[in-house]
Amino acid sequence: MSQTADEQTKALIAFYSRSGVTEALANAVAEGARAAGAEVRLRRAREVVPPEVMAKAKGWREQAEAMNARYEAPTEADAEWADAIVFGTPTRFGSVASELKAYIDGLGGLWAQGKLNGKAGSVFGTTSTPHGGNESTLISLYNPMAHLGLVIVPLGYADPAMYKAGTPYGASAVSFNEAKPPTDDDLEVARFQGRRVAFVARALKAARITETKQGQADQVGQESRS
Ligand SMILES: Cc1cc2nc3c(=O)[nH]c(=O)nc-3n(C[C@H](O)[C@H](O)[C@H](O)COP(=O)(O)O)c2cc1C
Repeated sequence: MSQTADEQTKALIAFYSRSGVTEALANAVAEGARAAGAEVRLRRAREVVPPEVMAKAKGWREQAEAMNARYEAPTEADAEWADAIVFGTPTRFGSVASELKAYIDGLGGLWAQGKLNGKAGSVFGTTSTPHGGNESTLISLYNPMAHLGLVIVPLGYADPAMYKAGTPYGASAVSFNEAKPPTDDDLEVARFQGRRVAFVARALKAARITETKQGQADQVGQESRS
């Protein structure tokens, strides 16, 4: 479907990744969103711990620097710009990584102004082990998404890819403690997530544009009658 520049769906994919597994899913979500006609901003949340803490984990600093060269940090302006906001996180003890949570917590100003109300929201994540908390991590992010006023877009079993991988709550991958990349089936689910969230965001945006135009039409009607 052709869209004017003004009407083109805009998707922000804000993720954290330390060893590249969540990054790979983020790129597949982006691919799906672009295939559905969306303009995409891929952003990596930055570290929140001091360099001496990063130095304790082998390769952390080097990998962070490499990824930071590829992706800008997500900003408040990115969230305001987007019609769809998709969060991606590796599991941290069954919940969201503090680096991504710090970005989300920084959206309080937009929340206070109601600026994120009605945008589409979705989430994907990775764990080290198959039952290490993928689903609990994804669902834990539904809480802040609800507070922000996002219209949460789950995956259900709305695509054949869902019968092979992923979760109904969002795309997932298991890295088996060695940064094993997502499987082709994991990536297919992530691409589906990108397409689906772009589709929902476009529908929500079209409804808002129609509503606004209708409001303007009503106003003009009232003015001409008065
Ligand atoms: C502090 C910390 C806590 C973690 N907690 C869990 C966990 O609860 N369950 C799990 O399966 N993996 C856990 N992991 C592993 C990562 O979530 C997993 O390796 C992830 O796939 C890495 O993604 P990335 O390559 O995008 O950084 C933890 C890792 C760290 C550093």
